[in-house]
Amino acid sequence: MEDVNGCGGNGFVLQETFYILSKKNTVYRVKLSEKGLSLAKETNGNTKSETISLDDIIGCRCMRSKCKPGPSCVCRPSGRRAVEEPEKEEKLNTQDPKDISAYLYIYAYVLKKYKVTSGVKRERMTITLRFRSFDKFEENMREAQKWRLAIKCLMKGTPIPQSVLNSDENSITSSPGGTERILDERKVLVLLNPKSGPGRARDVFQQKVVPLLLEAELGYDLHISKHANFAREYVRTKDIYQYRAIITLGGDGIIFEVVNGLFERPDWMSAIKEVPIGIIPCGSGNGLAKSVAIDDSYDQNPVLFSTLNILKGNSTPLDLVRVETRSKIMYSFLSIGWGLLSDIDIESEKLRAIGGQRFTIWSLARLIGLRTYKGRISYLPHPNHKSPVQTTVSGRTVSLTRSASQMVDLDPISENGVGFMTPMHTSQSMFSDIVDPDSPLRDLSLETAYAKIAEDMSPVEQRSRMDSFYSVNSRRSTFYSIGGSSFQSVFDPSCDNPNGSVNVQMYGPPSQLPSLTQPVPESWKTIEGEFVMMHSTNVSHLAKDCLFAPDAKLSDGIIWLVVIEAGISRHQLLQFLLGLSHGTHLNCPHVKMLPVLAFRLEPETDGSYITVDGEVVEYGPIQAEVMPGLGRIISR
Ligand SMILES: Nc1ncnc2c1ncn2[C@@H]1O[C@H](COP(=O)(O)OP(=O)(O)OP(=O)(O)O)[C@@H](O)[C@H]1O
Repeated sequence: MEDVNGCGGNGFVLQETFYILSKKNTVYRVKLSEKGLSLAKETNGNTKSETISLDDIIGCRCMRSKCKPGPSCVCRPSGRRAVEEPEKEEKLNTQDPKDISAYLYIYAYVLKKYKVTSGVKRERMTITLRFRSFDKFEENMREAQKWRLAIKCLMKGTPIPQSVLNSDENSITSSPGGTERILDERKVLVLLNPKSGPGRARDVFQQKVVPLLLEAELGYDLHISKHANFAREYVRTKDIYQYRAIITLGGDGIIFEVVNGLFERPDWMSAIKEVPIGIIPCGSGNGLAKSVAIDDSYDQNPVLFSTLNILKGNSTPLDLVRVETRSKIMYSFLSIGWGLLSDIDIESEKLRAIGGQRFTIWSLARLIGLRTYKGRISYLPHPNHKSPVQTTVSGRTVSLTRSASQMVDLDPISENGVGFMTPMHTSQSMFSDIVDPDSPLRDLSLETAYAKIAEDMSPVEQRSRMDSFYSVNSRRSTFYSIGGSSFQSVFDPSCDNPNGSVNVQMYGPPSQLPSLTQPVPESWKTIEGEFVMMHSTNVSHLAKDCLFAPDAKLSDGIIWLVVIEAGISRHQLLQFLLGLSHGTHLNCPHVKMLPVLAFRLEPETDGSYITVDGEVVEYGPIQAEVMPGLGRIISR
């Protein structure tokens, strides 16, 4: 097998011996391999080993010690002060000339199991390696940089250049910006809605997200949304290719803006393919964020969970739904609704001040004053899926004109290779705690011994070789800025269109359906009559506590359409509403779940709302068709 990562025959890339000054009889043999960082602790002939998985490591940084009053800081075993300020020292240009050590900080978020609760959570861990084997700072720094770059290459799965592993003076670790040339150092674009949810997105970003971005050395440009459609305009008009991803901090509304802004670009196809969307949930619903991370651990700490996903940077295809109304085309990632649920969502807006309880109160109000609406719902069933609950539809069925599978084959996006690029990743990890100032950190600090020239050392190793050390890290170091990051909340005239993209052209793949003015194909099924509601989704969760389509996957090519016709009792409807949080609503009588490829709604009576991803759209006929795997979303 080809040795792509420079592991050689012995299975590891780098190895070094480290010491803890306070424990004279303890030696650490540290090895870096494709699996991670292995630490073998040898004390009085006993060896204990542990490995920190590469999957758990989010980044590493090199720093130099700061000048301090009093005696030299070289022998500071706890290392807390010695390591918490080195970068600050670099900035102030007050490096300690007596300390020629280079420090490498490795940041990991490791899964911990708890016996009592039998739960698991992520704990932050910092390993500090102090390199002081050489008698010049530059040489020690080159050694630290070699480890840093090797770790980063392994994390990204890219080959480690041989020049990195050769610790000679001309190696890439010695040249300014050399390491950055190897790694993809593109920043992320952060679009933050300060008005989403309880209005804490700014604090969440500064306090919970920025520290992790710094640890991972992931630069960012932050833009704070000034008004509705700011993010949409920004994405439509700016150079987004300089970013590795667009990160939204807000709810589903700002994601809707970003998705539709991308489709307003003439180069929409490459924009969508090359710049995935990442979500850090700060809204009130956060349906897509929950759907991306469907495991219980997400609920313990959604921001940490989502941020770690973004740092890993894996993206996966996401189904989008092309929606057509009489006057507009838009792309939906979440839901299309009419009747009860849309009415509750929109009408309860006036109670927003009371928080999430507005839904409960308005649901009760709507149960008492139950309304039904006349209309027609036509749909093209998915060829490979039957309704998980009740599929009997009291509509007319006529002969096929084009099969569902033909429709998928004809999808121009699939032909162009935009969709289905990677398998879906789902996280099995459990997280619980973010960088909490009061939480105990399980850190490890080691350092090398003084010069000790062994006979069997190579000429390079024999150069004034001392050893290196691990030391405790301080959280404070994570709050220093990354070079190149910028924060922009200033007024941007090019994004000053509060009305959004009123006259902007919408691009995107052509529809495979007849236009709204033409009849639906005869292959479709139709239900006609009085309805309590119709609501569709293409992901599992409409909101963090609403498991609407339990079987939905991010790119299953299915629109999950739920229809409730008139005739359902108030008691059954109450069961339906109560069951939404756990997905048991589908067991209620009169509730039909239809897996479809496309549908059309033609309302005949007024009084309700039609919503797309929670936003009200014009009332009237609307049709939707799934675009399998058209979007890309960051997931684990
Ligand atoms: N500066 C702003 N002032 C007011 N509204 C804004 C601003 N920036 C964006 N918006 C609008 O706020 C709306 C709601 O935002 P968002 O979805 O992020 O939060 P939310 O409604 O609380 O969350 P969710 O959609 O998950 O329920 C969006 O439609 C967006 O267009």
